Amino acid sequence: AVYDRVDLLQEFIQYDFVIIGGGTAGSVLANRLTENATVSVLVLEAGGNNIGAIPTQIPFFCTLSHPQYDWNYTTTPQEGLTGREVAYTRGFILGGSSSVNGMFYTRGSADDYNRLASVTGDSEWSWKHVQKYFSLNERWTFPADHHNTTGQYDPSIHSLDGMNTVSLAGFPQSINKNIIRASSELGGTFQYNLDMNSGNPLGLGWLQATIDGGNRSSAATSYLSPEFRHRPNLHILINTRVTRILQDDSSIGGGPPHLTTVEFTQSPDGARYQVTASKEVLLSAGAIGSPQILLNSGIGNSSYLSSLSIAPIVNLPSVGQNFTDHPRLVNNWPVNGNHTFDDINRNSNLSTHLQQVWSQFGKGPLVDTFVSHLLFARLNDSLLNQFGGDPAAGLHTPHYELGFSNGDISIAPDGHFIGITTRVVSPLSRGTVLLNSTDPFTAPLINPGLLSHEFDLLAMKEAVKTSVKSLTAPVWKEYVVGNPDSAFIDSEIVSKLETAQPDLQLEAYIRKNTGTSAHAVGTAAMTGRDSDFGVVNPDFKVKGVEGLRVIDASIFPFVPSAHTQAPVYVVAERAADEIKSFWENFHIF
Ligand SMILES: Cc1cc2nc3c(=O)[nH]c(=O)nc-3n(C[C@H](O)[C@H](O)[C@H](O)COP(=O)(O)OP(=O)(O)OC[C@H]3O[C@@H](n4cnc5c(N)ncnc54)[C@H](O)[C@@H]3O)c2cc1C
Repeated sequence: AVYDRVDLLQEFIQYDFVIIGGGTAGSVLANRLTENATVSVLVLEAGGNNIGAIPTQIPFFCTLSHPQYDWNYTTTPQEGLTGREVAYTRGFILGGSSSVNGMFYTRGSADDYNRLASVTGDSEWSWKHVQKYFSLNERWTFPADHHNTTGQYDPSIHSLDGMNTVSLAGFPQSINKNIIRASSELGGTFQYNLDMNSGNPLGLGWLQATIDGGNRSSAATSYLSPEFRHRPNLHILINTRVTRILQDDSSIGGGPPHLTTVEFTQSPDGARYQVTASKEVLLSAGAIGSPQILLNSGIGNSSYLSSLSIAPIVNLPSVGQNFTDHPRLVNNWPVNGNHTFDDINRNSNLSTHLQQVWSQFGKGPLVDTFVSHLLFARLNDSLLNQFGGDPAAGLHTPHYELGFSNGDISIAPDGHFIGITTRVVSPLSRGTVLLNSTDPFTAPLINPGLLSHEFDLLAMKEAVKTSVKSLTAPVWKEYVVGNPDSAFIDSEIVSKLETAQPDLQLEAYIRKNTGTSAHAVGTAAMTGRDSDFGVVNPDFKVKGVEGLRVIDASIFPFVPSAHTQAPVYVVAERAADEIKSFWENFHIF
């Protein structure tokens, strides 16, 4: 059951597992571990209940901000972005970021998983081996409008009986035909890819999304749906912030530290409570929350922790390092025509009407996210050679992505647009998550280091140039207004440059307008057992510690070349398997 007050938990209950964070990974773990009725689980979640959070259910409203379901973080000033601080959304609600994300369902390339297998020395991470976890997670279904989807995806690579619903778009956008036509007119980089989730994402194809008949399918709506959250062996305490994980007294002074006691509270000045897991603590607070909790608990770089007067328990300098994200830029071109979605978010009457259509009939433009097609592409070899090699996981792995939208998601006051969101998906920039204060209610210092590496700027430039090229296809001639190149002629930027240099203008435009994809990973990286870098071993156990695993987006040593929810689901499904087989040896499970 879901409780919102600690006093409602029965005091005598002992939990086998305590899960910190009821987000994407935490919800999977809560579900899988309580499949066995004799195993008890407590989930501690900082945010509130997803049930009744209507704006999160309506797919198109992922284009709006929802401060009540957000941690409302801001980055540190980003040097690569002209010193700007940018908003950094994280889900503050059951289901975590899967309850507020854009719902894109992209698995990444086969190379991404094969590289993870090679970095961790664990072949179970290979593309071939993780297929079973994609299947456990995915429940493919028909789109909201039940249109004929033949030729829009490859049924042979999808699962019909997993937990989390995935579908194609359920509302036809007016630009769809043109995008597919442009793909055949241009060929090459724009070549049609029937299904980008086959392990080879390169090319242009239809977006798949975690949407179920026009409703968001999140970790909370699937893995914590009412039938699961009412299991008697699963307790979920919401509105509850974990402050630290404590070392058990019995392990002080001998052997590896044992950390199975969790300290938590329901308000900044309120009482601090403790709960001890009789088996393990599973830390799933996400790529920002997990390193913050580890550092506050004394797990991190010992000298850094001592400088903050936190008693170090284990010296793990990689905690909070290696922060990796996909930089994202929203580009728009004015179009001849008004069949775009631009009016929805700026016209409240239209928005109200469409919400009624959505709730009564499950139809209309609100049933989808904002992108209809994606393109994944690589830089050419001569550009890669400038950087002494290829940062992508392999030859079928993209460096950048384009997402096509039938409107401007940044909500321009007027006009109609085609939008192309560009992202660098094999970045070389790295950042950090460090403490701003030892007060767990103070946001950490979030520095994704966006565009801090020259490679990422180069890849973003290529991505923007490819967007321009995509609009030079003959099919767009009457639709896109003016010269596609002109979208980047920003008079403020041009006036600062002494001479008109298109490349410098483009760089300035990129640095001025780029932000985050919110695909944070890497801050508690998984590496091989003997590696001198990393925070967790391939079995998710924190190095040098007993009783504690980290299971969420933090564990990726490299960011997959994909929107990160599907990879996180795979991580959590695999971790659940790993935990079950470990405890089977002790006749539990
Ligand atoms: C705005 C946005 C758009 C995105 N779009 C996409 C997309 O379209 N497709 C895609 O594949 N991916 C997308 N992502 C990324 C994807 O959603 C995340 O990578 C993934 O959900 C992360 O899962 P997680 O389990 O690591 O963390 P989360 O799902 O964020 O879960 C962490 C949970 O821990 C809780 N928590 C944190 N600290 C504490 C604490 N101290 N005490 C108690 N609880 C705590 C949080 O409230 C949260 O519920 C997006 C993310 C965001 C934020």
